[in-house]
Amino acid sequence: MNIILIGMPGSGKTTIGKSLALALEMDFRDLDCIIEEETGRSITDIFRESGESYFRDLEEEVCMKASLLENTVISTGGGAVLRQGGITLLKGSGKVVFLDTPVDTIMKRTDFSGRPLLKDDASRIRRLYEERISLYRSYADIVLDNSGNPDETLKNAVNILDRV
Ligand SMILES: Nc1ncnc2c1ncn2[C@@H]1O[C@H](COP(=O)(O)OP(=O)(O)O)[C@@H](O)[C@H]1O
Ligand SMILES: O=C(O)C1=C[C@@H](OP(=O)(O)O)[C@@H](O)[C@H](O)C1
Ligand SMILES: [Mg+2]
Repeated sequence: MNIILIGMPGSGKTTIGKSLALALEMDFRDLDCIIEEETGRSITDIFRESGESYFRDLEEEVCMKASLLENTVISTGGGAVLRQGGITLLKGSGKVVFLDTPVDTIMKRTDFSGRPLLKDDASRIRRLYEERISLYRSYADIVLDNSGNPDETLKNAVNILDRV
């Protein structure tokens, strides 16, 4: 059984995923890191040189492969829900946690320079939220608020996951 974190860019998937894996003694994988390792290119370079649609193809493929992992906390990229095939397979491999962080909080916390969709215009995140919120909700088994401090989020995550 895996735990799959989904949510907006900057919602805390990578940060909370790592500490959740440690707390639950599970493995941890971040899908953006897998893409960077496998291609030898940064996410920024892939977007710039090959475009978003090519990145989404890679992302879907990595979601599909990650669905074969076991006992792993998997942090996705914010757009992993955009391709139905990959996220559906991932969902079949475990519990999906939607990390729900208010956009205003994300904007205060996050350096968007490594996030190509937002690096030139962080306010675009509001439109992304409107476009994606129904997808995040539809794939979620659990909705977890990450507006407080990371320890609080971690404690809530462990408690909720214990009950599902
Ligand atoms: N609960 C939290 N409190 C304060 N800062 C946080 C919290 N969760 C995440 N962050 C910070 O928010 C930023 C985005 O987190 P990150 O894990 O990279 O998000 P994602 O992987 O969803 O894009 C990082 O600077 C991270 O340290
Ligand atoms: O929301 C998105 O479309 C993206 C989110 C990023 O990951 P994070 O959600 O970890 O920032 C990364 O995959 C890429 O920049 C695209
Ligand atoms: Mg991340």
